[in-house]
Amino acid sequence: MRLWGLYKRFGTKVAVEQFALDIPAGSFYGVVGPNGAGKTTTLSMATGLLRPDTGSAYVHGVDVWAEPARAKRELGVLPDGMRLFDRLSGAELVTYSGLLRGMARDVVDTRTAELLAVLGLTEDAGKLVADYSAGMTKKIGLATALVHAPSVLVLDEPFESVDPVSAAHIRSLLQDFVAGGGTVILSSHVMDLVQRLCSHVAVMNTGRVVAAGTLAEVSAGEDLERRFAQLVGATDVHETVSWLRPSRG
Ligand SMILES: Nc1ncnc2c1ncn2[C@@H]1O[C@H](COP(=O)(O)OP(=O)(O)OP(=O)(O)O)[C@@H](O)[C@H]1O
Repeated sequence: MRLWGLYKRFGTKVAVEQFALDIPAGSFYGVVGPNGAGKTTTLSMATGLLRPDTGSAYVHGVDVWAEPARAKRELGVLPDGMRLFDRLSGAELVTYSGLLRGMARDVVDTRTAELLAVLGLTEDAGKLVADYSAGMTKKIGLATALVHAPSVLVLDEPFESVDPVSAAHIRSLLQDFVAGGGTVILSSHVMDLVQRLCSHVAVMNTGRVVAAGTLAEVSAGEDLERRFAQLVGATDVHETVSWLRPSRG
């Protein structure tokens, strides 16, 4: 995937500017940055969910905004805070995602059952998505992103609200996907996870890429969390709120 010159402004707020990134096929790419850095805005522009003011996004050479249908065949997307069709059950949601992509019914049924099993949702397959917990909603969103076997997965905070056992399943599923030649791009706030999982990382701050490359290049011999703090100019973590002292008695 290639992102080039992406720019997005909301009113007077420039959310993303001069964003350029080459994501090699077969890489496991982490995008990190403080709250409001522009990660969601960037990933939305990269996947055809939010039109950039300027700039382009290409998936295997296909322009996401010029040829959306072709590009979307290659893409599996887990947007942040996604609005799902929540009057469907989990199984129905994944099934319809597959059918809408033109897949055969029997293939969709088999894959839906397998995905629900891997993600630990089999027992809740018949429950309405509206009644799912935050973590279950994240997992069913991931299943809809995977059902058509895309070649590039773009996941906005896929581990947020997910319990540790499910997170381990998701991690190994994504590692298998990359081992099989797929590309994963994910945003996360968990440096430890990015450090363990990703081959590459881009650090964003105030709408721009401040460092990008292989994990070794970006971390430059440091722990990623420490390097991240240096790159985004984080303030002293010992700063505190003086009045926040529980009074006893
Ligand atoms: N629809 C919108 N309207 C107005 N401003 C927006 C909109 N979407 C994002 N922004 C602003 O753009 C900036 C980047 O937001 P974005 O959600 O991309 O950040 P992020 O890096 O994903 O943050 P977080 O880590 O908190 O999820 C923020 O200042 C945000 O307030």
